[in-house]
Amino acid sequence: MTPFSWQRAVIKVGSALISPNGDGCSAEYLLSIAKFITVSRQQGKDIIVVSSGSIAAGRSSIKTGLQASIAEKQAMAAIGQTQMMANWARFFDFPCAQILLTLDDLHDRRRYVNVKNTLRELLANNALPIVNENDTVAVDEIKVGDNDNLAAHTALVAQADTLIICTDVDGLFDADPRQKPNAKLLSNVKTITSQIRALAGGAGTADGTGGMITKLQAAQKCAESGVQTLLVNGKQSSVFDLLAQGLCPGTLFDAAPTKRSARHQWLSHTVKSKGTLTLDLGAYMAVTEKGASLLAVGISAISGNFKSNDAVDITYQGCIVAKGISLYSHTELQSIKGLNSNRIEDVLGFSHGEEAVHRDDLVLIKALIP
Ligand SMILES: Nc1ncnc2c1ncn2[C@@H]1O[C@H](COP(=O)(O)OP(=O)(O)O)[C@@H](O)[C@H]1O
Ligand SMILES: N[C@@H](CCC(=O)OP(=O)(O)O)C(=O)O
Repeated sequence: MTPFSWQRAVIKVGSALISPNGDGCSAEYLLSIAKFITVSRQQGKDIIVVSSGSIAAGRSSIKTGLQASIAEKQAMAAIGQTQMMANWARFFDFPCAQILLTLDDLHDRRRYVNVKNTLRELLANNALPIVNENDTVAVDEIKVGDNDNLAAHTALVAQADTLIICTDVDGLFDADPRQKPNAKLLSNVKTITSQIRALAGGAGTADGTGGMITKLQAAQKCAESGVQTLLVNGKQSSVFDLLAQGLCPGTLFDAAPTKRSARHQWLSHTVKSKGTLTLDLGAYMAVTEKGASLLAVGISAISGNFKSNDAVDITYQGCIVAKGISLYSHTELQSIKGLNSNRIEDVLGFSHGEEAVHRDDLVLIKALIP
């Protein structure tokens, strides 16, 4: 079993767990998932649910022929969504918040920022966000299409460090275990290569969308952004006891070990800023538009009490636009702000480098928003 640690996770629960019979909502598998959610929150962790199951939950309320039309499925989703939410809510003594998204909401910058802010507010107020695709309005052009990819988008917008996908098999096998009972479980996938992708087959149940393929797509999206993905069997209650102990009994897909994403994550979410550098217009453009390092010449004001190599917020017109590691202390920067880099040694008697904040040590805050 692979150990893992996390602070903010998105947990994706597929239709097979919400509606094991393909019709109506069931509590059978949700009890242990709900217990895991409650325990994790008590440990001070943040958790967001992405729940499928609205179509299956509303199925019996809509009359159809052999094959349900799109409109009929959308009507099922409209009825089933409230049932699915109610099914979750009965496990918790804190509020559950419904968030229905389409791809459009994630592509549009203003809406994306609104989703991000709403999720942050909900978590800050101890609510449990429960996300699903807005199936009643989603047509092909604006659909994410499956909740595995929706969960990956949610993990990124919520700045989670972990995505947990709960499904009806133990993890990724070297072949579809429904077709090949001797297939072997892969407990840790370091990189999602074409060989790994070739292992994935389609959905296991009629309500499942995408099967293993969409789970690997989701894991890859997350890995590239420094988010680890766990694929586990949500039908086994022991799985959630192990997850609560920091052990992954299924498949753990590592986050990509690129320097950039690890540093990006750390700079963005972990390290605390000790001060603030205020930019002039030229520096703002250079840093945000041209991917340049921040030079002392473009710094118009400094606040805080920081040493060389401390993290600082980088602001323009009152907004934090970036975060970075300052090569100079606040007193040194006071002496060299507004000066060309070739004057640094003259003024200070030494130089830590031409840049005040090197590009490699700088993360744009707006770069998190597409
Ligand atoms: N290599 C594989 N390893 C594990 N499961 C696989 C693999 N290829 C295909 N599958 C199928 O993927 C199914 C899970 O996907 P899906 O039915 O979409 O579930 P969910 O509703 O949880 O999203 C499994 O039941 C299994 O039959
Ligand atoms: N949005 C749909 C679920 C789509 C989906 O991806 O389902 P699943 O493969 O079971 O996670 C619903 O609520 O029925």
